[in-house]
Amino acid sequence: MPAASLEIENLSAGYGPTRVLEDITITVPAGRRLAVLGRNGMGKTTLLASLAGQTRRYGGRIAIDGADISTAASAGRARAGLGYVPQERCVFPSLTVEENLFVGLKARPKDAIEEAYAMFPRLKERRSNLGNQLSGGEQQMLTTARTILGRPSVLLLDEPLEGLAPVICEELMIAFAALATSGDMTILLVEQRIQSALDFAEDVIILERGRIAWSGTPDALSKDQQTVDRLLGVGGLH
Ligand SMILES: Nc1ncnc2c1ncn2[C@@H]1O[C@H](COP(=O)(O)OP(=O)(O)OP(=O)(O)O)[C@@H](O)[C@H]1O
Repeated sequence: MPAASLEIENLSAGYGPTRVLEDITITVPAGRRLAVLGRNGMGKTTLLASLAGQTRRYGGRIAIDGADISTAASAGRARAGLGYVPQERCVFPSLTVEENLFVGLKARPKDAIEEAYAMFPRLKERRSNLGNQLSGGEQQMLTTARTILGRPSVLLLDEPLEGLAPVICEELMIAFAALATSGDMTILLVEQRIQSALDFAEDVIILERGRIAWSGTPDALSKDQQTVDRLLGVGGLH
């Protein structure tokens, strides 16, 4: 599937009776890279989970390339082209790396896993290792690669760099940049490592208490120390 646009209109969502997101409106054009920033607990994960159909929606509309997926269940959204890599790395511990990748292939031929190995050569070296023998970085690569093998047109990445060593972060960001420049995917990246997110993205939104408090380009945000301090907290760009 080629990259698709993602339209979110007046989305309000949360968990049971708890409203977390209010009135979120964003259009991400096909092939574009959006960073979703904000301090802890501001609703970043809830936004991605809501797009993936894993929260309660109170109102609003979500569409991929104009097709309304607002009422579709998670599986239907995946079929419509949404790929979700959640914050909790999801690796089957008693399957090998290769067997984990086969799960992501669905109906595709087995040799398609070479795409995953091209993206993350480290996984090829570890192809016979069990999931529970992998480092945090390798688990992140495997979770991401499994989602990519489903050929999503819109990819949602939730804090992929969390807890990883700088050298592994760099390896992952290079792989994400290659995906983005392939033109095959629209990418939404939630990240606490603000500088990595700004280096990657073309557009940025900052969430505060479930609402969009700022939107603009990485360059504009880099020059706006007041907004960085106010919405992203002490420490700012790092
Ligand atoms: N399953 C849940 N049930 C009820 N409330 C929840 C649930 N998950 C998250 N929340 C609440 O929703 C709000 C937003 O949380 P969310 O995880 O989306 O924030 P976040 O910006 O991703 O934070 P972090 O950077 O810490 O991951 C928080 O107040 C949180 O307590």
